[in-house]
Amino acid sequence: MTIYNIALIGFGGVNRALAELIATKNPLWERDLGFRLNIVAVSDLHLGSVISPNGLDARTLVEANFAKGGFGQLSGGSAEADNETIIKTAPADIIVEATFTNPKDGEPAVSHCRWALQAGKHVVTTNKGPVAIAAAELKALARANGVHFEYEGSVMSGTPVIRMAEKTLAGAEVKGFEGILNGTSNFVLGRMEAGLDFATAVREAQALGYAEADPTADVEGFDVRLKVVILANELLGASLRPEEVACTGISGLSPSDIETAATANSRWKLIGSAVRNADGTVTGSVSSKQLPLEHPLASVNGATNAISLNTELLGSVTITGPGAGRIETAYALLSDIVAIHNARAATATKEAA
Ligand SMILES: NC(=O)c1ccc[n+]([C@@H]2O[C@H](COP(=O)([O-])OP(=O)(O)OC[C@H]3O[C@@H](n4cnc5c(N)ncnc54)[C@H](O)[C@@H]3O)[C@@H](O)[C@H]2O)c1
Ligand SMILES: N[C@@H](CCO)C(=O)O
Repeated sequence: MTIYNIALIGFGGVNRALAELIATKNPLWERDLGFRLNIVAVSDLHLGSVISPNGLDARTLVEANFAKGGFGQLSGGSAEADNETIIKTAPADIIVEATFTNPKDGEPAVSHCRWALQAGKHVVTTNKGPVAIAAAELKALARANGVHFEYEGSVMSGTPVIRMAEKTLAGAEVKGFEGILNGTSNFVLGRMEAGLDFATAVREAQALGYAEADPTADVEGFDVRLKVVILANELLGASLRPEEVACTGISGLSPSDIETAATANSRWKLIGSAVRNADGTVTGSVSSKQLPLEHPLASVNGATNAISLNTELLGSVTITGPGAGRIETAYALLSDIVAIHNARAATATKEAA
C-alpha cells in the first residue's frame, strides 16, 4: 500500500475540507484507490506553520479551533507561516497549494509551486493564479524534475473538465467553448431573481464557501477571465494572458434588469467563452448575457457550472456540475492525486516490462 505524505499550503475552506476527507475516507481510499494520505505539514498565513514528519492527526486539525498563530502551540509548530521552509524541507511527496487566488500576478502561489517543483515534489492546486499566469513555466519545471503539476480544480472545482476534455475527448478537436464558470455570480443572479438585493446575495455566497477572499473577482468577471485563459491555453493551444481577454461582470445589473429579462422569458448569465478563429488565433471573452430560457445554459442554477465544448467530430458536448464549494473542490485535489498515482503505477509497470 502506498502512503503519500502531503503538505497543505493554506488552511482555509478547501484544504480544511481535504483534511476532513482524509479523517474519514483514508480506509476507503486505501481499499479502492491503493493509497492513503498523511498530512506532514501545514502552513497558513493566519494560523502559522507546523511540520510533523510522522504525520498530523487530520481530525484534530479540523476540529481544533485554532486562533491566530495557533499552530505555534503544536509540537514542531510556529506562529509564523514559513511557506518557503515548509515547501522546501517538509518530508512531503505532494504540495497541496490552496492559498488565495491573486488574479494580477498569481503570487505568492506561483513561487510556492516553483519551490515545490524545483524540490522534486508534485504540486496539486485549486489556485487559478499560477495556472492562468504561469502554467507553461510550471509544466516545464515539473517535466524537468520528473514530477507532476496538476490543477483540475482550477476550473469548475471538482467537476472534471480539463482532464475530461484532454483525455476522454482526445482527438475530438475542441474548437471553442462557452460556459458558466463562476459559482458565486451564478448563485447571486439566482438569488436576485428570487428578490434578494445584490449585497445580501454576495454575503450568502461567501457564507457557503463559494466566493473568493475578495468577491470582487467573482462579480466583476476576473475569476472567469482566469478560467477562460486556463481553458483556452489548455484546450485550444493558445497562449492568452488575462489582460487579453475582454471582461465585464454582473455588478452593473440592477434589479430592474433582472426583472426585465424575466418578463422577456430570459435570464442573465455570466458567460466565459473562447473560440479558435480561421487564422488560428484564439479570442476569449467574459460578459453577462441575457439568454432565452430555451438556451442550454439558461437553466443552470445556483453554484452549478456548465460548459459546452464545441468539437469538430462530436458537435457540442456539455459538462455540468458543481463549480464551487469546499468539499467539491477538495475532491478536485483528490482527483489530481489519483492522476499522479495512476501515472506512477503506469511508469512502474512499463519499467518492469
Ligand atoms: N472555495 C471554492 O469553491 C473554490 C473552488 C475552486 C478553486 N478555489 C480556489 O482554491 C483556493 C482556496 O480556496 P478557499 O475557498 O480555501 O479559500 P479561503 O480564503 O477559505 O482559504 C485560503 C487560505 O489561504 C491562507 N493564505 C492566504 N495567503 C496565504 C499565504 N501567502 N501563505 C499561506 N496561507 C495563505 C488564508 O489564511 C486562508 O486560510 C483559492 O485560490 C480559490 O480561488 C476555491
Ligand atoms: N469563487 C469561485 C470558486 C471556484 O473557482 C466561484 O465562485 O466559482
